[in-house]
Amino acid sequence: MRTPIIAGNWKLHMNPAQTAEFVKNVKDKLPDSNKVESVIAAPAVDLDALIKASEGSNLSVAAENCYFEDEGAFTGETSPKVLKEMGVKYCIIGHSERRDYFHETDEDINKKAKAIFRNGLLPIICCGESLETREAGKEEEFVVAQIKKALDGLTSEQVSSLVIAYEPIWAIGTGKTATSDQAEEMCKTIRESIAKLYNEETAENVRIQYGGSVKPANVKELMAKPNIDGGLVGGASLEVESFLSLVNYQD
Ligand SMILES: O=C[C@H](O)COP(=O)(O)O
Repeated sequence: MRTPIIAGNWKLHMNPAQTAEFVKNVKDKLPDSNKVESVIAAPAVDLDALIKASEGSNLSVAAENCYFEDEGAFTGETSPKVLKEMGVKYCIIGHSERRDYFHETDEDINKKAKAIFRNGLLPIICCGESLETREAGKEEEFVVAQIKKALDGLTSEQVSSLVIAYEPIWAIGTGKTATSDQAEEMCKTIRESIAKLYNEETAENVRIQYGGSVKPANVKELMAKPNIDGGLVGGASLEVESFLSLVNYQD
């Protein structure tokens, strides 16, 4: 039985004081973590504040990115080893904004996934097609290829424990959500591809989120789909009431 996982991705928003205030307002209103896992991914400069503020609560902490080396002469990068030492649980990798604006490749993402596991963190691996790819009818082969490259060399045990976030690029921050059927169809395809690459048990264990204009108004419909196990939420995770409605979607 997969525990649903709703993760806010704050992107480049919030400072440490706003982070502490946000967590103070949500920490006692989060669902039981074996009912729904609530996660916030914050900018690296806010993680210390996020970890301190969420101590003793049901909130899991995620980083939005990390490097694939633990230490060395890599100016400006974030060490997965230090993220673990700080108390971070998850790290998002392969977000389309990282792929587009920072030219991250599937190979980088695969190296990051390995670095994350090496350090005892868990990756949230993003994938998703552009509008152009969807209009060409090539979205399934595109996304399956992204997944295959991201998971290369990972064990079935590792894959069972990670999270995949399917985020069609055309639905991110646009207010244009994929229909729940479109989202379900791709999440199912991803799960089937994992069954082929690994086995049925691994595919049954892996949690797959949908992301792209998820809001309190559509979260229930998306979460009712059998292959959608959660949401990766940008804009709607920045307000306390909206974040609480999302994580408490079962109420
Ligand atoms: O990581 C989150 C996604 O990019 C979705 O962002 P959004 O909910 O603002 O569309």
